[in-house]
Amino acid sequence: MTTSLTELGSKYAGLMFIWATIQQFFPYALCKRFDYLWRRVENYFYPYVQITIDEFSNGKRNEIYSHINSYLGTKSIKKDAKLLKVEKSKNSKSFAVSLDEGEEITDEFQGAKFSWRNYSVKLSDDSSGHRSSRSNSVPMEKKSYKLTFNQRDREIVTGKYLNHIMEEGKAIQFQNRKQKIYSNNCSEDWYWYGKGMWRDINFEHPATFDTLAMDPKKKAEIINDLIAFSKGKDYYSKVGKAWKRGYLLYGPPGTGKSTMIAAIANYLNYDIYDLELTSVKDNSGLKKLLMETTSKSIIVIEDIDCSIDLTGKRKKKKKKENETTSEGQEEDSDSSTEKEKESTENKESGKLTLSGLLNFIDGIWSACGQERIIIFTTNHKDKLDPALIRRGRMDMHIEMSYCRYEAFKVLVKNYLNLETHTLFQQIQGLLEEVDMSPCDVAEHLMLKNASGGPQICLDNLIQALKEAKKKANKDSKESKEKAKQNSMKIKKFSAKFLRSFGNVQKLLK
Ligand SMILES: Nc1ncnc2c1ncn2[C@@H]1O[C@H](COP(=O)(O)OP(=O)(O)OP(=O)(O)O)[C@@H](O)[C@H]1O
Ligand SMILES: [Mg+2]
Repeated sequence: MTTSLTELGSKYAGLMFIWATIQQFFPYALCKRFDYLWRRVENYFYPYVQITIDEFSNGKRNEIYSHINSYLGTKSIKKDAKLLKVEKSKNSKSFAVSLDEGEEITDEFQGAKFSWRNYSVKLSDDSSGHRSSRSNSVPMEKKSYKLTFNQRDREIVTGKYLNHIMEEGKAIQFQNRKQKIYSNNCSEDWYWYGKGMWRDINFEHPATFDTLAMDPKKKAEIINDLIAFSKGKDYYSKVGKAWKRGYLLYGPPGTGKSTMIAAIANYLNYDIYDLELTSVKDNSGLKKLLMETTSKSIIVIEDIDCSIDLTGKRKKKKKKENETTSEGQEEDSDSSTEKEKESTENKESGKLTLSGLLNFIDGIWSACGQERIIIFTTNHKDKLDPALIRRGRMDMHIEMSYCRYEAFKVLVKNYLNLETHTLFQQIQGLLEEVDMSPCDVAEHLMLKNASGGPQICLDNLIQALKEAKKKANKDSKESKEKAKQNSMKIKKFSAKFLRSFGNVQKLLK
């Protein structure tokens, strides 16, 4: 049915051309009448409509063409199309299959049937509206898709079907693309050469949730949260919230905060924007950076407590506010000068302020581009301004802690492919008593030379844990001793003070 449909269409176009030529020899009224009758006969015998989608439109690449290409490519594998093409571009991680020239496939959507055919017309150099980037020896061609469908399905096509193809095609292209990691920490010339504010390279970190060592319950909770977020488009629009989510990862060094970010990016297939706050000049620079990020991405600010002095400014401001209230109305007259001072202070001290960052996270502008995750990492959660990490900004606070037995089991499976061993019980006991980061545990589990086996690695780890335990005991003894000495000193000092106070009282009497 399908082949005949498109071929019939071409024959019909030829017939119409002949009719248009003949028409010139007949009176106008007669032609019009005949036209009307002809349309009715035509609709009865050939009720089909054809839409052509060219690869280029007005000299520009036609966005929908590439989406159709991806959509039909995946359809063609499942269906019985025989003439296929395979391409691989620099930015895609897998091969892209598409229909070869002249091949036709059918598709169904909401009960309507569609037929797609791929066309390609060779063009001479001068007849082409656009120049191909290929070499001169390769002839340029005009590629297009022809969609044929029954005219009763017109509304489905324009209302839903083409949108459906756009969405599906986009999703396929997104899955096939290579992940990127972007950095704003680039030289001035980079920006001036018109390359935007972000510089990117391919992101190829191997971390996954399977290789991440942490409490399995916590891990499952995070994965469920990510799934709910990535599927939450309708939910977010229903509750009137911008489609974004913030995670605060905190914990001592080497506990897997950066590894967790890589695992999240790999799990969701998102790009990463690694935002270096120290390279941002002011609040408007921050806004510009935000505007240049894409959807389905993670914006990361590592070591937020060290990036810039965001906490200090807020505290200063609070202090000033307190002073203002205590000193009463007198201060009102001075408040404008205080504000002026503050704004000049901000100007002088880098101009990136806490309120700028708060707006970046969930101001009105933060809703530009959808499906975005913001992650902060820190070693010192308590140093952060509460406003920065309140729920809604950082929705989930995830503690990355020292390595305990559950996390150890993941590491030992990754590094030594071991699930059980006689030494595990001893290690479990030590890990409950000693604080060692997963990074340090992993280092001991690495096979450093060919002759060393798992046994040696586990022995080394036990040795290291025992030493750490000894050191921790010694440290706690020392600190207890220090505390004892300090309290003795305080006691002595207060006794001395009381004695001299007593003497002064006696003298006064
Ligand atoms: N929870 C973990 N699971 C698996 N590997 C881990 C984990 N924690 C640390 N590692 C290993 O230790 C190395 C350092 O970890 P990572 O950089 O993620 O720590 P971090 O918490 O970001 O440290 P910092 O606070 O210093 O930035 C990683 O390369 C990884 O191999
Ligand atoms: Mg880190």
